Amino acid sequence: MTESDDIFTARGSVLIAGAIIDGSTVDIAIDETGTIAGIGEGAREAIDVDIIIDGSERLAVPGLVNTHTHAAMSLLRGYADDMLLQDWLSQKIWPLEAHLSGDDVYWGTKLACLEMIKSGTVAFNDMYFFMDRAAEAVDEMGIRATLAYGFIDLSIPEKREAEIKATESLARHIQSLDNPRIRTAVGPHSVYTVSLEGLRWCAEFAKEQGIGIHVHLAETEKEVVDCVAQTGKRPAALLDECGCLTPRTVAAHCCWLDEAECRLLAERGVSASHNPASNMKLAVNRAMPYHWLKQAGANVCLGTDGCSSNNNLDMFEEMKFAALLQKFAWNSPTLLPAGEAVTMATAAGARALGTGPGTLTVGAPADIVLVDARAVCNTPLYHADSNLVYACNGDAVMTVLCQGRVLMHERTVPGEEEILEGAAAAARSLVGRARQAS
Ligand SMILES: O=c1[nH]cnc2c1ncn2[C@@H]1O[C@H](CO)[C@@H](O)[C@H]1O
Ligand SMILES: [Zn+2]
Repeated sequence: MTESDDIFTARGSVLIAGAIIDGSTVDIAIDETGTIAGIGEGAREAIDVDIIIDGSERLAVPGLVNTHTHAAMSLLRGYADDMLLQDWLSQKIWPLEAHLSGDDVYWGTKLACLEMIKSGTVAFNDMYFFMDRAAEAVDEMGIRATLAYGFIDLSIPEKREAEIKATESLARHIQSLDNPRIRTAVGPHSVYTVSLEGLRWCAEFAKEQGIGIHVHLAETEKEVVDCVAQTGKRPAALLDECGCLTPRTVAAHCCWLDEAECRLLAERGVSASHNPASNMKLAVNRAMPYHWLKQAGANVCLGTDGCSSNNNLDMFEEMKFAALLQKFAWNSPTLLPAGEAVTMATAAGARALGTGPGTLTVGAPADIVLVDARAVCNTPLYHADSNLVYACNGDAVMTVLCQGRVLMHERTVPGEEEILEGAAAAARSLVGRARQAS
């Protein structure tokens, strides 16, 4: 057994020796339950050390939280680019997704988890199909996820019944797994794909089950204009009327919110997930009004969206896109400084998903990322937040722990080769099946 195998399979308490936090070199102690038991002075004494990880020349940061993904769309990376959102979905993505299988979702989610771990993400909020197979992948990979079945009824009653059954069955399945890292949420896709009855059912079910809601909101101007024309209400007001805006709701995009909607989201305790790369790529033509959301006191977190509108799951890049897009779009170089971008990707994301404080503090789950302080992107290192947001990408991540378990060490993730092969084969087979059918 090599040393790295030891680290991946060993169970027990962990000491990260001599990592850098806020410019100081400290030890981090993690107990057998995967909780941070001590940081700095006296940390070593807080546990009987089973496993030691050398943290020297490593910046310790909280694990990143990706609050809006369609993980298995990793199989569609580069399949259709440079298109208008509506055309992209209706002409390319949905026709291909019609041929998706559970195996595709399993391999696509494995690939996505691999990519997330390699770029320092420990938890994600996913909306897609065949989510029991996504859960299998997440379970094997050791990270956290909130999994929602993408509820799309297109106002067809029979379809609604099928979506209700799928949502209920996923909730039962996730419960039966009894894995504290994996949770479920209800996933009404958007106001333009789900009927009012569907939205109301989603809200009721979420309330009854005590689970979250994951929805796309105000992504395009067309969504807002159509919604007002059809219902007399803007999308956020419509979701609110149906009961979908709750403290456990994550609303993705939020580009075309007006000021009153920003206040509404804040009042309801909704988390707004900023997805800057996807928004720029699909040219939705307006950046999330971060300043209004912030002023209103809303929880603003960060997400990559799916791999075919990004085209990766690197939350370091996403932090930079967020900080740059906000400055550019709202003509303010002081908007969304580096420290806030890091908070969006960590504490705000953890709050959105309820996975802990998202900080490196005693009592928090040991979701810890060690970044190479000697990498080119960290030289020189005046302010860690600045380097992390503006200079680094996920390649600088060396070691990742989730709930105290080592998922990557010195850039090795167990099983990487098999995942790459399995995912590539699944992508080939999916596209092949779609071609044959057309
Ligand atoms: O940016 C987006 N806007 C709207 N829908 C999207 C976006 N990205 C992916 N999907 C679609 O949402 C469904 C997941 O349940 C999938 O059909 C996926 O292709
Ligand atoms: Zn999306």
